[in-house]
Order: sequence, then C-alpha cells, then structure tokens
Amino acid sequence: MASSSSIIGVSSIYQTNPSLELSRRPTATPPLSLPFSTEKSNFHVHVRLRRPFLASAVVTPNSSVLSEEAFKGIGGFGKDSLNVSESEYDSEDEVEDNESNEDELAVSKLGLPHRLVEALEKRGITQLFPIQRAVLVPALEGRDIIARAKTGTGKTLAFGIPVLKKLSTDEEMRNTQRRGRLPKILVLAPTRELANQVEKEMKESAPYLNTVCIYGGVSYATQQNALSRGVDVVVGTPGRLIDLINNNTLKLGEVEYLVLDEADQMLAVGFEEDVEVILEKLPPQRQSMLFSATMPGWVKKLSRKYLNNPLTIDLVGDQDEKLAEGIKLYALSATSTSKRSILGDLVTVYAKGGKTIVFTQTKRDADEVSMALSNSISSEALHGDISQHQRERTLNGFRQGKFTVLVATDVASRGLDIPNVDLVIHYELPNDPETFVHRSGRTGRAGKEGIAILMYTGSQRRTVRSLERDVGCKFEFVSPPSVKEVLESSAEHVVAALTGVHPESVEYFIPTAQQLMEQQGVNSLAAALALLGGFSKPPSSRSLITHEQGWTTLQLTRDSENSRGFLSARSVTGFLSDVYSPAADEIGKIHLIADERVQGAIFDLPEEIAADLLNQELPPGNTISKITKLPALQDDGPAGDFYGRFSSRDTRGTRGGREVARQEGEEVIGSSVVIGALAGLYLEEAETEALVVHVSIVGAVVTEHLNALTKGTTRSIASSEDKGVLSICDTYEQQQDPRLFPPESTIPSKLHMALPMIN
Ligand SMILES: Nc1ncnc2c1ncn2[C@@H]1O[C@H](COP(=O)(O)OP(=O)(O)OP(=O)(O)O)[C@@H](O)[C@H]1O
Repeated sequence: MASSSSIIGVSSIYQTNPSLELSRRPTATPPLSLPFSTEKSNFHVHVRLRRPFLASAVVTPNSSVLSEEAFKGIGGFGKDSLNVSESEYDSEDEVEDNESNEDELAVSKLGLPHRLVEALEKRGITQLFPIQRAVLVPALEGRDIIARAKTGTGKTLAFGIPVLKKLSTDEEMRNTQRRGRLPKILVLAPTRELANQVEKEMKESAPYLNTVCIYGGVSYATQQNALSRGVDVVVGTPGRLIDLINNNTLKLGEVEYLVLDEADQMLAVGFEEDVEVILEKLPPQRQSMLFSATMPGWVKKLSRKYLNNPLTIDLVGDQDEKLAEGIKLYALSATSTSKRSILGDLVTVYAKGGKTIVFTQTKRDADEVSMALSNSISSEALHGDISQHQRERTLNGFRQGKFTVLVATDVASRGLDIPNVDLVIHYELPNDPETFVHRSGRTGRAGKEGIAILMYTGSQRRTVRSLERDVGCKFEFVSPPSVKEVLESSAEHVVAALTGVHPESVEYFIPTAQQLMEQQGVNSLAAALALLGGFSKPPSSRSLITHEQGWTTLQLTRDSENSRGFLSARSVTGFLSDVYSPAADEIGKIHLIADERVQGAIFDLPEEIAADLLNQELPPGNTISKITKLPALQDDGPAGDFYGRFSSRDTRGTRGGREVARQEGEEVIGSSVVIGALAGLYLEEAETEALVVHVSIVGAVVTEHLNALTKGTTRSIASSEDKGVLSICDTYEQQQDPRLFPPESTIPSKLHMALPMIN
C-alpha cells in the first residue's frame, strides 16, 4: 500500500539540517483552523537542548520554537536539563517566539472547537505536551503517523485532540446526533483496563460525543445497546470487537480515524491476527496512527502493511535512555526466598506512603505475593484470571487509594495512568526490555518523579546488565533496607498520617494524651507511633546475609593468642558443634571476616537457636555476638551467595563455596569442583543449581580456552561433577542432559590440560 515514509526524530535531527523536507500526500482534509500558517510545504524541526538525544524534537509548521514553559512539568524537560545554548538562537527570534510559543501551546489558542477546549481546560489540560504538539499538525493534515514518546508523556491526547477536533468539527457541520450512526473513530488497545482508561479520557475531553468501550468479560447487552443508540468513538480490545463485528452489531464501514495504542503490542504475535481481522472491515480511505513508548524496528516494517506513507515522530531516539526522565532506577539482588520478606520493607522505605505496583511473571505469584504482603500492607492482586468485574473493582480501589500496593502481572504494565504511583517493583525480571520500559513507566508520569526497583537473583546478573544496555539506563545497586531504615520510614509515614487527623478528633483525645504524657512521658507517644506503624511487636530478626526473616546473623571472633591456625568455614562449624551442637546442625551461611588482624567469621542461625547459642558458655578467647552491620568479608559478602555447607534444610541443594570446597570438597563435592576450588575458582550458587564459574576469575589460561570455546562471549561454564572436567553449559538441565553434555572428546585437550596445570 504505502511506499515511503518520513521520519521526524531525534536522531534525524542530528544528522540533517534543522529544516526537514517531509514528503506529503495530498489530503482531502479541510484546511486547518490553527492560528499559525500551514501553507508552507516544509516542517521545521528545532532542537533546544544541547544534551544529545534528549527527546525534544518538535515539528512545527512555522519557524518558531517551543518555549521552556512548554517543557515545564514534563520529567527531565525542566529548565535545568534544558541546558540551552544561547548561540543556538537568534535573539530577535527569541523575543518574538516567547509570545508566539505560548500561543502555539495554549490549548485555547489552537483553533480547537470551543467545547473541546472547555472540556480539556476543565481537566487541567491548558498547554500541549511535546508529543501532542508534534503530532497535532500532521495529524490534522490527515497524515498516517507512527509516534513514539516516553511513558506518561501524554500520547493519549496526542492522538485524542486531533481526532476529537476533526470529529467535533465534522459533527458540528453535519449535526449528526442521529440514532444508529456508525463510529468514525476506532481506538484499539491491548487490555481491557487500558481500553477503559482511553474511553474515559476521550469521553471527558469530548463529552458531547458518544464514546463506547468494547471489551470482553462483561455482558454483551450493554455494549450492543450503546452501539445501537449511535456512536462516534469506539475504543476496544480486539477479541470482543471481533465478536461484535461477527454478530453484526458493530459496523466499522464509516471509520475515518484508526488508532493503535500500544502499537507494538497490538502488532505482536498473537494480537496481529485479530487486528488484521478488524482492519479488513475498515474503509481503506482512512487515517491511521500508531502510538507507543516502545517501537521496535519490526513494528515500523510491519506497519507499512497498514499505513499510507506514514510520518514517524520519534521523541525517544535510538541511543537515548528509553525511560521517562523522572524515574530513578535501583537494582537489588535477592534470593527467591528472601524476595518476599524484603518486598514489604522496600514498599515501606521507597514508596514514602504513596502507591506501589509490584510486577510478577505469573498470576499465581501475583496472588501469593499479594496475600503475603497483605498481612502488613493493604494489597490486592490483578491478573487475567480474575473476573472482569473484580478487575475493575480492584483498579478503582487502587486509584482511590483504598489500598496501596497492587500486585499485578503484565496485564497492568502498559498504558495505565494511575495517579501517585511512586514506586514500581519488578519482583520478577520482565520478559523483554520493552516490558521493562512500560512497567517502570507506571510511575514518573507527566513530569512527576518515581522509583523503579528491579529485584534479581544471582544468576540473573547478566540479564540486568543487558537491560541496562537495551534500555540505555543505569541502575543503582542497593542492599535491602535495614531494620533501622524500615522503622524510621514507617515512623515518617505515621507522622505524615497524623497531619491528616481532623482537629475535632484530636480535641477528644487531648485529655488522655495529657494524662499519658504525665504518667509515661515520651514513651507513650513512641508506643502510639510503634502501634500505628504496625510494630506493636519488635520487628522479627532477619539475616544480614540473605535478609530472610527468622534468621539472625552472629559474629564469632577469636583472640589471636588462643587461635589454633586460621579460622575456616569448617572450623566454625566444628567449633559450634563443640559448644552447642544444634547450632552446627542448623547453621546457614558462613563468611570469614576480611580484616587480617581479626580471627573471625559471621554466620546465620535460626532466631531461637541463635538466642540459645548466645547463652552458652564459650571456651576462653572466643566471643560470639549479634551484629547489626556486616563487617568487610573475605569473599565480598553476600553477593557470592555461599552456603557454609550443604544444609539439610536447604531443599534446593545449594552448593558449597570456595572455602568449604577447599576444606570439604573431596568428601562432599565432585572432583571437578575440587579442581575448580583449588584453582581458586569463584563458585556461585545459581538458580539452576548449575555451578557457574565466573570467567574473569578463572585465570589467564582457562580464560583463553574458554574464550575460544565460547567465541569470546561471557557464557558461563558449569562444572560437571561426575566427569571431572569443565564443560560449557548454561543450565543445570543442560548439564544433566547427556545429549547436550559435551562428551570428553569434544572438549579441547588444552582445556583438559589447563585444569591439572592449575591444580
Ligand atoms: N497537556 C497536558 N497537560 C497536563 N496533563 C496532561 C497533558 N497531556 C496529558 N496529561 C496527563 O498526563 C498523564 C499521562 O498521559 P498518558 O496516559 O496519555 O501518557 P502516555 O504517553 O500514553 O503513557 P503510556 O506510554 O504509559 O501509555 C495523564 O494523566 C494525562 O491526563
């Protein structure tokens, strides 16, 4: 259908002259009633920002530029980040521009129908956001458009304003309030929640038009009745739209404007077939627009099938960070088991009393995590197995602040615009970088700030690095909040909540408060704060190493005069079995203290056993104490995830670490691990239970061969316990699979040789 396409985007700006020729097709659209001239055949693209690739490309039909005002309130577009180079501007132009820019962005001065302006202003929409400004003119001119702009930057109104303007004008001209009229605008969205939201936005912006939302999981009758009354705008999800098309209730033969919101998802495998069925019912003469915050290359290629000579408006740019500017990113390493206990603390410390969305991979996880959280924090789950009625109730409750944590699958990752979501937690890694962008984009919207935290396990480190690369972002790596931080944050929340107590209610409590203060002083107030913060009992102990609840981290130190040789993980367990054998049986992780002047180790014990151990008498020269902060450790601390031994309670069969392998390898672990351990290999417990060898520490000889084996990539090699060789394999399953496990003959002999050499 279409032949070529034009692109307006950040990258194109840096490669071309600021004045960009755009090919256009003749349009049957009536002349624009915008205050600025549209007669020129060129669009002019202006860049106000010095920072390369910052999303600031703006298409304007004349040569004026956007004022800084226009960027206010949009994350990262504030005055500071504008960093405007004065030399970029002709000062005369600038004086003129300051006034005309205001006009070009002021919703009231765009020549939009009065009632549309009124409705927008009522919603607080008085100035256009950049994507809205960039899309407006070409959209009004009837161009097909592919638009990419970051999450929360106003894409809904970017397509909403022009199509509603056109329809309002047309509708005014035709005065078609007749029953049974067919829809002129069709917006397709991937989820019911998003369809609902877009419908609401369209309805509120143009209440005089009849907008109907069509999606599954609810009765057909209401939707059919609404359609039969006559409709201007249909917003819907593909499945139910097709049902209604098939039973002849929905006729799309008069659609003039088609929008695919979250276009990359709409055109992804699984959705595209349905979309195609719907598009076949539309008149070929129509204007089509694709919007999303992520637009992989394949979408642009595929879209040629559906669009006519589309104009690409890209306010993201290929090399720029693809997340909205106001989102601060953290990454936190945790084991699968410790994630749950850490989650509540993250919410307390990072959400600052606002709303949080936690994303899980599976519906079951969403239910379980939400259930576990709701013991301490009000939380509900949202996923595709929940009835539509309940899904809507949950989302409304969340919007209204009836509960503060929504635990959701990716059904909530795209498009949802919920006020005051201050925190997004990726409880599980997203499937792809696009999902990461969309999930994270539920916070930091419309210029606000937000926080996104990625939780990952030791074996997912490389994925985290690739995410950084793909999204162009940087994580700040953090540890789980300490108990102290949690208590302090919850005290802050309680204090903030106190300001919301009505003075009249306060009055009633003054006599009791006075009495308490006289009797107990500040303790009474502290007790009240603790109670309100949910800490009527002291917070349960948790490991400083794994952060799992119910564990206590203890430190053993030994006077150097009394020590017989250096401490090792094995000698710690030996010592404990002499002093209090349950401690030796139940011990969790063990780490040796890095300070050479100190003979010491830290280790985890179940809370009660730790308490018992602390009451035991110790041989002279030994001290065991509970610690609140980890000392520097020989193996760099918990990141290595070493277990002190094969704990009988550890159902995942975690592996021994370097120290233990040195001591116990021959007895417990296979011979190759011993080789690895003796060679100083850094063994890590991986999710898959494969033993992952960090290549960088393997040493020159092996690295060389490893690089040859893996063609220079950083694939891990796993240790085969039974064959006594190192072999390449990524997962435990592979390691166990005789078809995948490379027979010895395929392993280069030099690698064979390298190991004994190191050994
Ligand atoms: N011109 C404007 N002035 C003030 N607020 C606006 C303006 N345009 C949009 N908004 C508000 O900004 C918020 C984000 O808009 P919207 O949901 O359209 O973002 P989006 O770009 O579609 O995000 P996503 O990629 O996540 O779908 C909404 O609350 C919307 O009402």
